[in-house]
Amino acid sequence: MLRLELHNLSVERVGAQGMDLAAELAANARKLEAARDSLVARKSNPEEFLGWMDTPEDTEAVREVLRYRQANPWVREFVVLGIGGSALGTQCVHAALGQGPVRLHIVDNVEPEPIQELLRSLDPRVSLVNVISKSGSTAETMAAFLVFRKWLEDSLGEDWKRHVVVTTDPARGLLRPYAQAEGLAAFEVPPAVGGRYSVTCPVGTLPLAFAEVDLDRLMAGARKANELATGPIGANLSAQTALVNERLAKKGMNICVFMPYSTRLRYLPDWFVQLHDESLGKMKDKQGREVRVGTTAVRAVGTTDQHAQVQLFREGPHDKLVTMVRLEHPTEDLEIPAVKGLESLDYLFGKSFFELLTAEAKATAHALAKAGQPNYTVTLERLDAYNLGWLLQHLMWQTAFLGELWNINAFDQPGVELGKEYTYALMGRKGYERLAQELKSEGVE
Ligand SMILES: O=P(O)(O)OC[C@H]1O[C@H](O)[C@H](O)[C@@H](O)[C@@H]1O
Repeated sequence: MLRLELHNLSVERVGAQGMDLAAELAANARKLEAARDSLVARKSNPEEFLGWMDTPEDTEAVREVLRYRQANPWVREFVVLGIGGSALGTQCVHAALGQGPVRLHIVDNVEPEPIQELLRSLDPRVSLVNVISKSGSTAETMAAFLVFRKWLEDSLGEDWKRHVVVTTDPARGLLRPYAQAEGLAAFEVPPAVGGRYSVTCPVGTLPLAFAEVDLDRLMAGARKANELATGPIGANLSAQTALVNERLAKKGMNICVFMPYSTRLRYLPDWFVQLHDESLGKMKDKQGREVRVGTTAVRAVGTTDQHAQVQLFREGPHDKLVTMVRLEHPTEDLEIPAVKGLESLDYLFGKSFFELLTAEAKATAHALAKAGQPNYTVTLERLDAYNLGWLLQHLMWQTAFLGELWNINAFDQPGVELGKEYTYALMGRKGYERLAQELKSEGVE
């Protein structure tokens, strides 16, 4: 058992059959320091895709986003066209902290019915469409853009241009030159920032500015994570949780359950799944040798999934590490009233929902530990922009540390490319004729 308090973001308890973190930390301190120093040293090389360490420091980029938000008070409907890293961070923070009159819509699939339904529900005169693509070429996002652009032009004429804002790489892809040619407002995804690490650049900050999220606090929290992750290992939460994940993967815990005890954080696991799985599921190490590493992140939300997945987590195979996220204080609480005639529920009378939520999280963590199922809890003082910014950036660091420990590149995704190329071939894209033939000969058309 261990309990490790680190100000308001802490790791608690790695359960029964887990590990002795203090001993492992002592034994692995040099390795973790080397990983940290290597990451920091490589930061200035854009080829390394470590620009996400710097985005929380870029206060001018935040000011630019806020100026744009202020200059467009007419917006009532904000539509994000983006997928993967271009949508999940926004979705997560928006669900946790979004407020105000502007409604946010995210189009991250190409299923026609929901898109038709959204288009029918929107008034183009008060809609702003933010097409977000780092590469500037993702088929799903581009298809949605073609539809929304026409929808805007059909009802607004030349004024459609005022209703589109582009977020893309400063040089790559077709969106940047298109935005320039049409005179569209455009924001930059810094070249050294990959999609799943982009929530603190305009990919996330622009939509979140319209959702009235406190960007300055979000960035301050992310900077706090930077400070800890670049500091001594004894207070380096990200290095420590990475080590827990690495050690337990070695013991066969190949599934990494990510379980916040919060409905407001319900999309955090979705964001984490992409970050973790795309970064760390790799066939080759940095030297090009076949390794096949990675653990599979699984989404869960407490308490809801106590009644769906915890049975398996406790009694199924011991192939999991469960990470819980818990809040120390509610933003607003709700008292449970006493009701005459229901005295058998008196253990609830006068208690609060937050007390019950906390008790359930602690009870589940302990029940898992008792069954030999390793788990640890990251606690946040409360759910606000500062702590969420801190948590997101911490998880990016954790991923980067794990990449170092596994000696793999945590910033590319070569395994996703082939599926994209097959799609191009099946859709008849120019230049993909031979691939289409090959697919046909393999029975795919
Ligand atoms: O932002 P984009 O370039 O459109 O990319 C959107 C997403 O699609 C790709 O397939 C990658 O696997 C993801 O890492 C990326 O976040």
